[in-house]
Amino acid sequence: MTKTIVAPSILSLDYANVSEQLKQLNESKAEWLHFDVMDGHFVPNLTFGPDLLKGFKKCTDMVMDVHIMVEDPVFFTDVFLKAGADILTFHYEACKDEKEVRMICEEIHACHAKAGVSVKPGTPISVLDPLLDVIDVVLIMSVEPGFGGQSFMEDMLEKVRYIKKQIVEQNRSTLIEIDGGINADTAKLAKAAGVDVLVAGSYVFRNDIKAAVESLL
Ligand SMILES: O=C(CO)[C@H](O)[C@H](O)COP(=O)(O)O
Ligand SMILES: [Co+2]
Repeated sequence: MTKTIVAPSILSLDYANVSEQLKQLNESKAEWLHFDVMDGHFVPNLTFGPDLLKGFKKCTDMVMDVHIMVEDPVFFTDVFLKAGADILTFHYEACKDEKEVRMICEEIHACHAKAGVSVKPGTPISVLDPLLDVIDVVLIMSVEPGFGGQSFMEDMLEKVRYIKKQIVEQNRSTLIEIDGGINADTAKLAKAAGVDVLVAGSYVFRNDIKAAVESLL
């Protein structure tokens, strides 16, 4: 069994208490920090810009896992790579075609970052089969993107099982990440299905941070 990575989502961080929460995150077993970028168009919510990412990078050595939920992935990929994203994940649905997905992944690699591609709940995961050679992280949304605190869509586990099989058959090292509604119970289901990386926002920040991270491992 491979090691599980926990990626707390700063969407649910308490912004009245940032330095204390960051201190707890740094002392926790979380290895990645999930940074949700929303443009108010691709999803009906607006979040963070590149300067906030630059600020976080000064306060932690965690891997910066940037998830862009935006209509223009080409523009924002460039912006967040320059701001220091270690992993840049964009949405398949925001791209014109398969060629554009491949082109963005190659641009990310040229900047020495990892390329992630995300699919919304309604998108079949099989669209990623021919792209696994350029994808480092497949991000499966287990809620409709846009907001934290929603319930886990259990039927998304079928996508995890499907893409895991493809990754093994194609002999790839692509990681599978799941995002939305993760808590200690849903984490168990996700791990059993083959998930490597668990994004967790509300569950981590509404509880004792260190204990909550530990309960997901
Ligand atoms: O991408 C996201 C929403 O679009 C967030 O990463 C996700 O919702 C995390 O929040 P929670 O764990 O509370 O569901
Ligand atoms: Co996210």
